[in-house]
Amino acid sequence: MIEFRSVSKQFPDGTTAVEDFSFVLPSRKTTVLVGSSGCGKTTLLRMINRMIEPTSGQVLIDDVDVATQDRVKLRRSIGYVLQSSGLLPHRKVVDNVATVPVLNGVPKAKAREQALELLDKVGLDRGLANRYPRQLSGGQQQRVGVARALASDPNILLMDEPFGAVDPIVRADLQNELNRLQRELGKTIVFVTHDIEEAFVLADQVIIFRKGGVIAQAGSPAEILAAPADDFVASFIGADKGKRDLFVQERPDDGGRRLVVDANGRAIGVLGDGSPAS
Ligand SMILES: Nc1ncnc2c1ncn2[C@@H]1O[C@H](COP(=O)(O)OP(=O)(O)OP(=O)(O)O)[C@@H](O)[C@H]1O
Repeated sequence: MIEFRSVSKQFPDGTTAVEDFSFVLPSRKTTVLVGSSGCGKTTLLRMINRMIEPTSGQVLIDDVDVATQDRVKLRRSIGYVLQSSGLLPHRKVVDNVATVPVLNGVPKAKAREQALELLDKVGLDRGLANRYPRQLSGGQQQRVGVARALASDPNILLMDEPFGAVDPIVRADLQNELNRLQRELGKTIVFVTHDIEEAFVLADQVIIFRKGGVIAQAGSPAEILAAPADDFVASFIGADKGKRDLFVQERPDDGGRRLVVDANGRAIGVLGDGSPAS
């Protein structure tokens, strides 16, 4: 569980990015922070692994204030995936994935073997292991970024617009893959995006922000779709423009699968993982 307690952040130039933000993000669930540019999403995300320190308030992981943790250890114990994959250009894919385990003292040969298993896990051919990042497509690089973030088997995965720079088809693939991985691994994922469609596909819980880290609405995709809190949220999710005629409903009884229904409440399918229906 990650808890923000009255967290504020003011940068030295006077910009207030977040003001008095309090919220609990449940363990083993995917929480998606969504909102337009500059509303403070990245600032909140980076306060979890202490890349940014709050001006006031606390961030707690399982009731322990991160400010009391060793910064380097904390950072290595939390997976982090960025929009630009952040891979080291002069290291092969396999060594990029093995970086953190090696820093943590895992023998190189063992770390490389684990790295190959992680490539399998994120759907990458092991044949790519000896390539350099520039020899991969954008989507492949993001998969390597996810493998690298998982390499130290973190409980928490922070993802900052990780699929923002790839084309829509690859992006949908990556989203399905992340949902599949999450069903398998059950990490506590905090995912930042400005794309509400992406938020609804990935999230157990969505937090929609106004500027200054102020929550406009928080809830499951089904709750938000069924009852937007106000005009801002309705407009943000497109409900006011008649753009959306499909809705997602949680199904409590079947392991968290999500049902897609039309505007009349008729079920038209289940959100899948991208594999063909049998
Ligand atoms: N180092 C900094 N110094 C000054 N202001 C900053 C700094 N970092 C971020 N900000 C400001 O804080 C506010 C929140 O920024 P943040 O990056 O958290 O927003 P965001 O919601 O993640 O936006 P985006 O979707 O564009 O990444 C913005 O007004 C931004 O300009």
